[in-house]
Amino acid sequence: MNGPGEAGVEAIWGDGSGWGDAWPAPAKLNLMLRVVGRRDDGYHELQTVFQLIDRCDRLWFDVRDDGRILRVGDLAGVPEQHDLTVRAARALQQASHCPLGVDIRCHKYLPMGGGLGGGSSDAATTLVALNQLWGTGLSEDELAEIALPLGADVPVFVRGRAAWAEGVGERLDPVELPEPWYLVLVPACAVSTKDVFSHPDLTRDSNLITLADFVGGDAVNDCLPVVRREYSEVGAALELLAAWGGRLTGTGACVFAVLGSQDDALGSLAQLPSDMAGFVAQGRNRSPLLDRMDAESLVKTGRC
Ligand SMILES: C[C@](O)(CO)[C@H](O)COP(=O)(O)OP(=O)(O)OC[C@H]1O[C@@H](n2ccc(N)nc2=O)[C@H](O)[C@@H]1O
Ligand SMILES: Nc1ncnc2c1ncn2[C@@H]1O[C@H](COP(=O)(O)OP(=O)(O)OP(=O)(O)O)[C@@H](O)[C@H]1O
Repeated sequence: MNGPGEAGVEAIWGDGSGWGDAWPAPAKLNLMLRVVGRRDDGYHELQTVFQLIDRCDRLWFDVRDDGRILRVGDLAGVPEQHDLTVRAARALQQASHCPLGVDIRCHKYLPMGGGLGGGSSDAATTLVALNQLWGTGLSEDELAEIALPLGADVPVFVRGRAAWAEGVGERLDPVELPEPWYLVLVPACAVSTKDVFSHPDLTRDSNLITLADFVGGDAVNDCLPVVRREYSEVGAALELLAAWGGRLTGTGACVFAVLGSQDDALGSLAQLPSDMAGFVAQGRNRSPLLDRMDAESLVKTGRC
């Protein structure tokens, strides 16, 4: 993960070409995150800004005629029936009454429990890809509706655009942001989103801000104080980014900073202590998944 060669490859993938037959599942960064309330069901009302980046998991789907949904290969600590790709495929199958099944293979490049939304993005790519491969023909709105019960972060990946988000993260307004080069550090710890949101010391009453406030520099992440206290690795990573104003994405553990150029970012990555993992990626206002759909113009099977 930690090296200029890898980051260079990411830059090539990010333009929508070079994917072969793989479907990309990009990561996201939360450029700011405010916790502005708590709902009766325990979920928190947020204000956040999502931007996609061109570092991605890669997925392959082989349609089956027998209706079975199977995972090919293992994912450490995640039983097949809990895997978000399998759950997403089942949810689409039920919603569309599609008789087809699928074998799903996922190569992970995104850390789990990193705040990069890897599992959520895998689920979204599964919905979008199978909607095409099964020929179920659901609209983006219908897919986003199926996405939300799978996780608060899934809808933004279905819609595939950088967004200002409210609610639990499902009320999304697309935004056009600069697409800078980011240096992302991956501390050697996994943070449980549930644990952070249930922590007694989490700030839950931040005031509402506007997009203009964010653009003007208001980029606080309300989860940071709790995460920093509970996970010393996160604080250590942020210190490495102090010169560039490092930020936490989601509930962590990953932290990131905007660098001036790809070369700057790669140079800084190369100078990190050898025990700190990281990568360089470019911000994307449009998902590589949407680019892949356009580039390949897959023919609908119409088999359902
Ligand atoms: C922190 C973010 O990544 C910011 O984008 C998301 O809000 C988290 O999204 P996610 O990982 O898809 O979250 P989910 O899988 O839906 O929920 C995980 C757990 O986090 C808590 N949770 C999540 C989202 C939210 N707005 N409020 C919450 O309180 C809930 O306790 C839930 O049990
Ligand atoms: N395909 C999958 N990939 C990754 N995690 C999965 C997957 N399916 C289920 N999970 C579960 O979801 C949890 C969260 O994984 P994820 O990679 O989305 O973390 P995250 O980046 O911290 O997410 P977020 O920012 O949305 O909170 C994992 O710890 C794992 O138990």
